[in-house]
Amino acid sequence: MSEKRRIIIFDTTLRDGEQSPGASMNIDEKLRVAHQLEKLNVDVIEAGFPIASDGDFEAVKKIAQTIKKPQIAGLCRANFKDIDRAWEALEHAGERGRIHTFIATSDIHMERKLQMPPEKVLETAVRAVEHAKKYTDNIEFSCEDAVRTRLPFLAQVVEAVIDAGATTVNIPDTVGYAIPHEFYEIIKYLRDNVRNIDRAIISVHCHNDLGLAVANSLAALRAGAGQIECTINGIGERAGNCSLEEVVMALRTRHDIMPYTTDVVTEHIYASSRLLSTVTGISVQPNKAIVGANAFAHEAGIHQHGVLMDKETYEIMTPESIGLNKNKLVLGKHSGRHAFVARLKELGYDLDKDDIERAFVRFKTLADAKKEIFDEDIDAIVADEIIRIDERYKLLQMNVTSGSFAAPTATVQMEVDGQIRKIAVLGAGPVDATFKAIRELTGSQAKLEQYAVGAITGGTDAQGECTVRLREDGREVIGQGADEDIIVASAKAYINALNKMASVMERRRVSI
Ligand SMILES: CC(=O)SCCNC(=O)CCNC(=O)[C@H](O)C(C)(C)COP(=O)(O)OP(=O)(O)OC[C@H]1O[C@@H](n2cnc3c(N)ncnc32)[C@H](O)[C@@H]1OP(=O)(O)O
Ligand SMILES: CC(C)C(=O)C(=O)O
Ligand SMILES: [Mg+2]
Repeated sequence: MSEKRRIIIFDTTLRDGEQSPGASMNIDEKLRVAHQLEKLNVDVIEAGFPIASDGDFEAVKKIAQTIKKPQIAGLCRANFKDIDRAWEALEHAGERGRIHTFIATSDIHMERKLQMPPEKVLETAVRAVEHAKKYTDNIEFSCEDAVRTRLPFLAQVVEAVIDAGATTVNIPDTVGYAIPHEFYEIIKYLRDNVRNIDRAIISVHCHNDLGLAVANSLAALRAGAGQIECTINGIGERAGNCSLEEVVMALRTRHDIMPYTTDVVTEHIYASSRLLSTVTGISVQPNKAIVGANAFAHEAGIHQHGVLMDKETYEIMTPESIGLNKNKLVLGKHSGRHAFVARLKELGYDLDKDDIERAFVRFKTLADAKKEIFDEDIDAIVADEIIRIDERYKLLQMNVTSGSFAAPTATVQMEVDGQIRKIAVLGAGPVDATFKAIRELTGSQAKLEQYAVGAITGGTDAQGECTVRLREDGREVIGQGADEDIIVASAKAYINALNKMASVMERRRVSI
């Protein structure tokens, strides 16, 4: 396919997107999103609806003053008051300021909502565009509810507003009612029946009530539309608008059969999605196309195997193309040996076949009980099941003094790599003194992440059970120890964890 047609990306996250319940943003938040949209390199940012509130007016004005590259649009009804207020905010963007005015053209909207006859709507539309023309040549006009508008009337309005000076005519599917082939026919009808259609860019603005906003937008391109209106994460009225990331990535990924390009820097898509979620508090569903947490994640063994052999077996675009580092092989109960071994290798373990099999059995048992298996779980499986823990460190004897008067002191004797060592250390309490003594005797640098004490049975003669979690060089191990004396149990747990850590590190050193 030779010539590609450049499609204008009109982002309305800050206007239609903001109309989603709960998505209202203050001035600073809108400005942050606008900066990100500029990085993304969209062509037009619809910054708000200036007559809506003083806050929105200020936000549009600030964005018009600050953002330097994209055009800045502001929405206004088809009346002079709205248009004047919109321009007051937009004029700061100079020639990049776009007045976007609209009125509904469908019978139901005209009769029931506006209570205006069609002739009055036509006249109002033309007068609005003529009024906007006093300020700028950059005028977009939208026929609200175009999809449910009688086509001859739609064509009449479009032709009249272009004559009045509109440079972009927008055909919204306001209620997300269209089906792709039908929407294609609507745009084609306008191309074929509006005398001056070549003097304006045809824009489309699709809502997602039937989940067809992206499909309808793509169908419209085929019929000659030159601008797509869309939002980050597809936010917007009700079920949302055409999602920017989906439509742009569809064009990029299927450039083989769609002769269109955009200037969007797709590598900023993921960051834009995250920023918007953070700012609005509206999170993205995990299975959302392109930016959902699972969009580049694989849990099923057969898929993981395929992806390990060649990513393209199950990935039609690269995570890098939207700004993600890499895909994710999630280990869970559907995973197979290929992915499990790959993760073991990533973690630095080079196990033989039998060890892998034993670890895999243990992994599946754990995966049945747990939704996701993390690296720490694998370390624990390997440390507990596979690696014979050489007892580098053994506790021989210990004595601790503490109380309300005596300074807590631990005297500990250990065997470290076959040598007998002994030390006495002061601490903040008996456990602290004991752990300090063990650290000094072993020279360990591992960080104590967690220390927990519990009783195995009830009563004052109960066995005390302690758990110690240590971290070193990104590895975590858990040690356990039990004794009637809780301080001795603590020492045993600490030494058990140190032995596991030493084994894990040794195994890692050998396999690297
Ligand atoms: C499809 C869309 O997304 S359209 C954009 C929707 N976005 C918004 O509505 C967000 C911002 N809106 C607002 O802040 C307010 O609705 C305002 C400031 C615009 C108007 O507020 P109010 O004056 O209190 O009117 P209200 O919202 O209750 O009713 C809308 C009025 O605008 C009229 N109207 C609706 N669309 C248009 C239009 N395109 N052109 C001219 N008048 C219109 C209605 O007929 C109604 O008029 P009436 O007050 O004479 O009965
Ligand atoms: C104002 C217009 C463009 C709109 O948002 C719609 O019709 O959905
Ligand atoms: Mg809309």
